[in-house]
Amino acid sequence: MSSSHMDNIPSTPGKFKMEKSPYIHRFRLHYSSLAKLTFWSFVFMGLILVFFFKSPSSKSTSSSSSSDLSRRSLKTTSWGGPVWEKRVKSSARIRTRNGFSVLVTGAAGFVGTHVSVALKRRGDGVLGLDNFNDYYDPNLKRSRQSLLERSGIFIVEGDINDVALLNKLFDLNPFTHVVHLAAQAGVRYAMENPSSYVHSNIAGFVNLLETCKNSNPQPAIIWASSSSVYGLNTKVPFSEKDRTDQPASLYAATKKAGEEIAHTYNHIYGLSLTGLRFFTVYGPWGRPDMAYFFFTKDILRGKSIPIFEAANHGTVARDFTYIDDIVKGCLGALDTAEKSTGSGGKKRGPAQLRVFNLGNTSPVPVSDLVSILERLLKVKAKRVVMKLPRNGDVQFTHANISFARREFGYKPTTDLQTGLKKFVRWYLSYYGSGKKSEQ
Ligand SMILES: O=C(O)[C@H]1O[C@H](OP(=O)(O)OP(=O)(O)OC[C@H]2O[C@@H](n3ccc(=O)[nH]c3=O)[C@H](O)[C@@H]2O)[C@H](O)[C@@H](O)[C@@H]1O
Repeated sequence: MSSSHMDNIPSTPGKFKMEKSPYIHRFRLHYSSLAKLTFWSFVFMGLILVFFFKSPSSKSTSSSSSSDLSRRSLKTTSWGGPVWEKRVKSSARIRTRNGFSVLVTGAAGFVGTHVSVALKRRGDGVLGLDNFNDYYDPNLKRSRQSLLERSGIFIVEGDINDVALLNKLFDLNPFTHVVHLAAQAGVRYAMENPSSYVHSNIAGFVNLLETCKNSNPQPAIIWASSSSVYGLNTKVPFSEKDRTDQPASLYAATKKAGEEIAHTYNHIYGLSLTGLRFFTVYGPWGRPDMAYFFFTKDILRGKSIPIFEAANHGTVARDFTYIDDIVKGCLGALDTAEKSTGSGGKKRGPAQLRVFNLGNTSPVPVSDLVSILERLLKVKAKRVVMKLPRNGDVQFTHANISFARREFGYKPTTDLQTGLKKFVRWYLSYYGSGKKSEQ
């Protein structure tokens, strides 16, 4: 195994950091007999390892390099077999007349869980797909999985880069829609593990689109873009017509790339594609890497919390959007999505291509978010005001939602105070008041 081969692997999902083979350096040791003995021992061990990974009993994912990566990084469990296939089909089966059969990627994620439950509740068939990576506490993802299982939703464990797995899922079930929410999220983490963003948000998205364009029928795809594509724009509120060519983070750049990639697949293959620019989504079962979530945890533990402010004491604000409003937006987008026009890789006519803002239309300063949390938790926060770091954050976001309102009646109804109250209630029931540890 050469180092260039390792370098060729596209990316690293989650917190996984690819380690260079320990053998590489040892090859360069002096040619003493001891070194030669060591060399041949490693060759032998290497052969055993190769045999192990190629053997059918260790089959978990496809043989592509990116899925090898997933196997190493995520210990993906095996898929396939009659029982597994039965679960896949049963979960995806439509239960009402005119219902949909929907593949939800990132189903164990925050938005994915809520959207999956909502679809299932109204009678759509829902199959989840998630790689359960450890970007944040996988136990929380497992709890969400249990929640979905109780609603009769099966989550296939696997990565969107696993071509064989995706093909298998589409062979087993003719999905009418894909809600694609699997992604490497978080704006600041992109500086720590940039390749995970390329792996999930670009390579993974392309893989998914390849499978969708080849399938017959082609599904309509609704997928998560981000408010971060507006980057350093200063004109507010942000409209879909505004420029999106000055991203402030690699995360934003990969989401913007996704929008361009969507254009290409729509243009060449007739895939119906709808991108949703989510604005700082929060609520019960949320993501522990987000500020409102870890602020809550740290306030309860008496730890200080860093509150960012812009130059000259400028306010940093977000158009925080409650999860139930986002779910309504996702379903509205799904219900108004037109069918893809191609089949089996061939375009038959022009197809729908859309991008919508899904925000709350009322930005709140981060310091006000903290005041609301203090009142709800009845604990005073230890605030440490810090300069907005230059690691991907933008100063403010503010959505113009008139396009989504016009197209499918999107109308957010939950203000930050009300939404955080529901979050805090969930947080306390899930974690207790700070004693039960969470990662
Ligand atoms: O709208 C979006 O598209 C994005 O929303 C969030 O990104 P962000 O708005 O940065 O959310 P948080 O990381 O929770 O930060 C919220 C606010 O708190 C501030 N903050 C964050 C962290 C911190 O230690 N202190 C602090 O004041 C940030 O500057 C920001 O204004 C999500 O994390 C992204 O995945 C998502 O794509």
